Amino acid sequence: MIKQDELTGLILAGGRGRRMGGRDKGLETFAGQPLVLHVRERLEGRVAEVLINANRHLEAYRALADRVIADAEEGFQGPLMGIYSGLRAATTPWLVVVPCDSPALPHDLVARLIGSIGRSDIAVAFDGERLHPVVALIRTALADDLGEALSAGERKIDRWYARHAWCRMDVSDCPEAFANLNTEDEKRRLELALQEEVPRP
Ligand SMILES: Nc1nc2c(ncn2[C@@H]2O[C@H](COP(=O)(O)OP(=O)(O)OP(=O)(O)O)[C@@H](O)[C@H]2O)c(=O)[nH]1
Repeated sequence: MIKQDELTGLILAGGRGRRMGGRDKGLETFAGQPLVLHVRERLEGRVAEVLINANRHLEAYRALADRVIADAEEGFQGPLMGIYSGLRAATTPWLVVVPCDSPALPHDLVARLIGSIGRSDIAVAFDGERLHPVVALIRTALADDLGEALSAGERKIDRWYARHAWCRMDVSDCPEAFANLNTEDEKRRLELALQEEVPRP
């Protein structure tokens, strides 16, 4: 069984947020705090270190993580570049990857990933219909292989996973927890949905 001190958490916040008007999604206020903090709560106390991968506003992110890392290569080359940067920066054998824009992730996400990995090198969330490639547990020894794949032009996460021993983490019991926020409208709707779930005093 993988232990806490063998795990690094990586929050991917390196995107351009075009559908959110070009704003930095991880720093957007959601239910009273930056989105990235909702995600950090799922990792805290379950991993040795929380890294935020960001390409803008690094100073603001520094206050919200143990360490902030920019993409190994500039130019908004997609989440696979962020994962590579995390795999390289981690000092533990395993990396838990989460996106900054899914504030309702299950609280037992890390335990679920560990429970599903078996003998595989990568476990990826699967909600029964869709794979969520940015919610994954990955062996950090794969960093060099990913570096080579990126150099060869690979940018598609699931295609890189498919080249390795990977498995699905079944989350078909809570697909709604993997909702992500791409637009202002989606943000407002999820905020309302979560408010309705919380019993009022
Ligand atoms: N490091 C890194 N992460 C990225 C990049 N593009 C997207 N991501 C991250 O990948 C996850 C999914 O991103 P998307 O919502 O598809 O892209 P986005 O750039 O955030 O938003 P859009 O511009 O509206 O597509 C988020 O956690 C992003 O922060 C990138 O170029 N580099």
